[in-house]
Amino acid sequence: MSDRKRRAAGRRTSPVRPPCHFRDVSRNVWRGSAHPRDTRSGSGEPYMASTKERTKERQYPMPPFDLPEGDPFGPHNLPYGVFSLPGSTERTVGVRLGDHVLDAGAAARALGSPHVGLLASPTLDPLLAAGRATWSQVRRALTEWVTDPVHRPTVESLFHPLAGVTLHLPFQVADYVDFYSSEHHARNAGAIFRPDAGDVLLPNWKHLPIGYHGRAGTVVVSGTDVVRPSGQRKTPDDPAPVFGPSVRLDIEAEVGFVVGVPSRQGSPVALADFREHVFGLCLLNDWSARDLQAWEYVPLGPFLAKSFATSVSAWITPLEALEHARVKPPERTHPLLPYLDDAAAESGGYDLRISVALNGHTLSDPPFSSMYWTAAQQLAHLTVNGASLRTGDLYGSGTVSGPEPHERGSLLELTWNGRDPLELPDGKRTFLEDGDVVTLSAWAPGPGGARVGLGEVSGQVIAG
Ligand SMILES: O=C(O)/C=C/C(=O)CC(=O)CC(=O)O
Ligand SMILES: [Ca+2]
Ligand SMILES: [Mg+2]
Repeated sequence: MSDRKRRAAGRRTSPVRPPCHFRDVSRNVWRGSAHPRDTRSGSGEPYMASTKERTKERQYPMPPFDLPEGDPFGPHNLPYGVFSLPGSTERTVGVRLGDHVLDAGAAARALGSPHVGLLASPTLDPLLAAGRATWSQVRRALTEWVTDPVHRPTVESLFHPLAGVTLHLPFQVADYVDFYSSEHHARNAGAIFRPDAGDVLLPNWKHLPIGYHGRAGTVVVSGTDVVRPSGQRKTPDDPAPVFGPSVRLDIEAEVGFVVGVPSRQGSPVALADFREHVFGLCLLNDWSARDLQAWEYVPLGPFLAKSFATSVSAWITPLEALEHARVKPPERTHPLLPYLDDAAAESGGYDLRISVALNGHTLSDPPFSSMYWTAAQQLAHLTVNGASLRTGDLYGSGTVSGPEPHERGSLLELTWNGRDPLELPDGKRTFLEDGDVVTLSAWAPGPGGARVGLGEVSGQVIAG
């Protein structure tokens, strides 16, 4: 039944919900076995469920509608991904609710939604390109589909347990850029790589968000194995470079921002337009071979040390789900040029709490709120020369490290370049070993004290 017909039918039957069927917002569960506006008889007469349907209804409460209180993937979140079912190669857009995924395209079709073209798609690309107003409409529609009991009989069978589906890279990555925007990380990296320099922070650092262009084609979805890269390395004491597998393979805990709406070449994107272009964010692990990096990256920056794999989470959280997580960035210690000056403009700071785990042991909890340069400033800088944006552009925040030792987002910092090994239950550890599994996870403050789960990005290192 279409939205229009359903509304008309709903009006014919009962415009007022009797109190026995209500949404208990505090517990985020539906009460009552069927909604009064259930008009499946089509005649206006009371609807009589068949035995089969009654059996189905007796299964209430059942996931995913009846989520436990405070579920970080409740209807306040609704991140987007792309999934396929077992035995099928067909990919389609899904929306996460609890530990289930809603086939959003099938739901749109079943409910006669005008958004079916955006959601019945093998990638998020059409939705990303659709722009802010449509993003809001689709989110409002999805919220209604998963919270209004009148839709329950239609959409319930379109949920699949997450454990049974395959999650894919949800959008085609266009260009990929990585920044270097945590002051704590930059100071630590400076102290490690340039111990004899006067100021560990390079002179440009407080004036522009430093970045480098990465390799879009090697961005992989969470769960993809990461092959240990080989390359050249040379320590200052080595007489000549040697070639072989990296012996200092590392992680970088980051947040990735996903561009939806393109921009015209020659037209910079202002700070205030951040929200018009950026759809949402994901978690990102910028795998880094520190030994290859140290030898190759002067003076042009990282090249092969970071281009072999970049992992992203399967779920893209729309910025609209993160309204309660918006924060002001740290105090600016240097005057900023007008295009970066966020004193009065969009700041783009977010309070995201990240966790870094190695083989199940938590190593650190980097706080994203401590990032000096924000996503809005990064986008303004990325385009200030007139470089255009494309749908699917991805940019990494840079390694997230807080001021405390337990808030560092890389093994480089956590072990001080291998000098101070970590004591883990399975032994001492400096850099990554074959077989290691690294998992970044995160959450953000949401409405009414709820958390917004940002999912996880995980990858296992395998021998090259
Ligand atoms: O300061 C350096 O010499 C090196 C820094 C990094 O490797 C960090 C990097 O790639 C960018 C980031 O993720 O912050
Ligand atoms: Ca990085
Ligand atoms: Mg590229």
